[in-house]
Amino acid sequence: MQKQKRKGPGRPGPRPPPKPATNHKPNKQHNQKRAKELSRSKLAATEMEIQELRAKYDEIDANSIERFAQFPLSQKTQKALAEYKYTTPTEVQRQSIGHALQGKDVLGAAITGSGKTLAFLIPVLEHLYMNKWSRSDGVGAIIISPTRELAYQIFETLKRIGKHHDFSAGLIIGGKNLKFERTRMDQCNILICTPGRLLQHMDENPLFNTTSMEMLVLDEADRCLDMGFQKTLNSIIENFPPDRQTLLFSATQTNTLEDLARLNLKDPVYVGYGAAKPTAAAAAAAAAAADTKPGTSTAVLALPELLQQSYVVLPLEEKITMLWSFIKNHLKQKIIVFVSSCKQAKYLYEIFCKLRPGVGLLALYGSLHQDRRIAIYEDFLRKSHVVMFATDVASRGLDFPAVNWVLQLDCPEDVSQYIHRAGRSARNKARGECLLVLTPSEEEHMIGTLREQLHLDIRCVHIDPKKLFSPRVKIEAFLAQFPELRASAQRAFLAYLKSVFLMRNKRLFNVLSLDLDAYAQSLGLAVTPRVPFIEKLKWRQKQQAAQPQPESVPELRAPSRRFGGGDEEEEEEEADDFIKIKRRDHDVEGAAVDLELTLDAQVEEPELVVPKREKKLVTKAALAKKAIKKNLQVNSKLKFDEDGQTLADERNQMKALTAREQQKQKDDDGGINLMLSKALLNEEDQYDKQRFRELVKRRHKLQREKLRKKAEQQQSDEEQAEEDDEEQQQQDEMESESEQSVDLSWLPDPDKLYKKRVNDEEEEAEEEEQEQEDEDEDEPAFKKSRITDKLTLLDTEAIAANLLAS
Ligand SMILES: Nc1ncnc2c1ncn2[C@@H]1O[C@H](COP(=O)(O)OP(=O)(O)OP(=O)(O)O)[C@@H](O)[C@H]1O
Repeated sequence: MQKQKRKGPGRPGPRPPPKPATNHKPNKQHNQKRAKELSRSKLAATEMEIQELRAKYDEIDANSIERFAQFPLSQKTQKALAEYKYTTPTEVQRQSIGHALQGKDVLGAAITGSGKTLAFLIPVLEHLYMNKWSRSDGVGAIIISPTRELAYQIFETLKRIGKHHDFSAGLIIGGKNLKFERTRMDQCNILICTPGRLLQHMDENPLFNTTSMEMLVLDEADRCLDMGFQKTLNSIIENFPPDRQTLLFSATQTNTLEDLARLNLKDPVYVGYGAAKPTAAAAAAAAAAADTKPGTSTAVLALPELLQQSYVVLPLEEKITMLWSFIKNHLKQKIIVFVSSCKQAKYLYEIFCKLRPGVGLLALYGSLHQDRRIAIYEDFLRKSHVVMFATDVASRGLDFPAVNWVLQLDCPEDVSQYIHRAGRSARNKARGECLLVLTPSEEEHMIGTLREQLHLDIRCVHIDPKKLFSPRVKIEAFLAQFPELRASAQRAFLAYLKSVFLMRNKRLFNVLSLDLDAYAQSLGLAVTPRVPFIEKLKWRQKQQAAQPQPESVPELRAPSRRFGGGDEEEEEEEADDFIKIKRRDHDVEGAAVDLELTLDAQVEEPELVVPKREKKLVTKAALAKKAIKKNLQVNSKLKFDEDGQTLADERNQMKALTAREQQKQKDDDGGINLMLSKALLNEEDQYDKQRFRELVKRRHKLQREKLRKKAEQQQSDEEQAEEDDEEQQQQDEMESESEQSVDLSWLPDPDKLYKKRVNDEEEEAEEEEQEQEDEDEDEPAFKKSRITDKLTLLDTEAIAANLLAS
């Protein structure tokens, strides 16, 4: 009988007897009923809460509010605020949240780092809550930000303070999966997006509609409304329902009537503007006074109190030395270095990484992949001792904690750009410092404007030359070693000049005042790259000077462009054509630029002049043609034999010959001689075939030789092996024989005996030798048997006798 296997502990035992069947139905029904009751009571509670809150809206008095709990906010929002230790509202929050809750349009302006994000996120959440918004209701609020990182930051803040609400939110920014966004967008209640991506979805996504949308927020509103995004934003706004609530926030707020009209604002509340609303006349006056954009005025032009500001004046070519020395002297600090273009940020990052300053380095700019940008943003957020080279993508809204220094290496375009860059430091009542680097030609205008508009007492810093360390020699060495770094330096050089060239404010940015050679050398470039647009500009100026001046001075359309800031701008940086500008809203036709002329001058189309070339441009193709004509051999290859003698390259000779013949023919009849070309090609073909055959033959010969040698080697190995085998066999036989036979060792050695007989003399010598050896070894009197090499009985007796005697 077979033994039954015992069941292991893990194995299931016999099934327990089935429980008597119970009727689940009453329980289920009971649960459903209970759930319904619960949800009904929940709804009733929510309804009651909403009623109570709404009743309090009219009583909100911003001046008496000291804590968030005093605002009529939902339990869910209050709970999240308390969890993240937001107990006391900042000034802008105190002043704006009440109005926003009441459903008014708000224009909020407050210094950088003063908490504007919460000032609009809280009303957004409350609005949807009060209107009992659910997932199925679609998009209720849209928040637009000019940069992707800022949109991401707002999204993260929303996730925190909206964590107890049931709304869904989506981040819609460029560089992400469009398909994924497309399928999810219609399910989102709150969308946080950049203008370009939002418009793309509006145009391409049939599932996306904004008819239900009730709230629009523009963060960094002045940037969203400025020329860079003008057309995109106009198209977006067209798709929104007109009866929505709109909130605009920025540290440098717009209040031009034109912008307000575009947004269809209804009697907006101004927060952070003082008591008086700007009238049309005031707005016009402010616009006239504005330095950069006619028709714009900024409401708040202030910087945090704890921000220390200073500036330094340096020639352009000294900037890298100054930056290197600055970083070396501030290794234990968190620093942002602002430059004008992506290519500069990239090059500075690359070369400083090679130079190894002894502190972590990062670079954030628009042409990086989106995931990389977010990773760098988060890296900078986390680290406490780090230097980040950035373009203006990082200048607005980003809330990096504890930034010690903001270094504006390239002059900002205007006062608002200065404010936003500087505002990355000294946030939320923390301390910070800002250093502005100016070239001598920028100093007067920029400092004058800052003093005038910001009433700023900015101090000038003089750098001790002893504290400057120039990394130029090292940079030059790296550039010589790494061609890709050299190319990057060239791109940075051109990108900076392009940025200066395209700036609107020609009084501040004068590309002709720059010493290009010195600047190129400071970047480590041995040869100054050609700058076609500056050459063209100079040529045009020359042309203008030669032409007789018309009576009325035409306004010369200066190439103008805002730099930095939005992603859309940054992505354009990739264009290699330095004259061609994709953006249609910018006038960069490039008419002659007279730096003395003001923009207020009368507008008149300049006469179209067809430029006559003074000198024919020398192209690479032309140079190549010249070389062919002269019969120069470009890139000829020299081969050397083992003795160091040059080998004639038959192919090159052949080419030269055919080229010469072709040339001869060309000289004869001009144009292309098809017959001759065909014949030459055939000839070349024959030559190639011949060469190929030879090569194949040579290879076969070599192979044969190799095989022969291998076979010989194999044969000799086999012979050797055979011999070895024979020897081994013989030895084995001998051994086996000796093992099987009787011990005959006592017999005299026949060889020796035979030898003795054959050669007595030899034996004598051997004996002598043996005697000698014996003497040397100092052997005792007894000796081993010569025949058997063993001690005989006699010998043993002799030993014993010797021992006894001694
Ligand atoms: N009521 C508050 N209490 C404490 N901290 C706050 C409060 N409100 C905001 N903050 C913090 O202040 C910091 C700056 O906030 P935020 O980024 O919203 O400033 P901002 O005004 O939008 O700045 P910017 O003008 O640069 O965009 C953030 O770290 C935020 O968490």
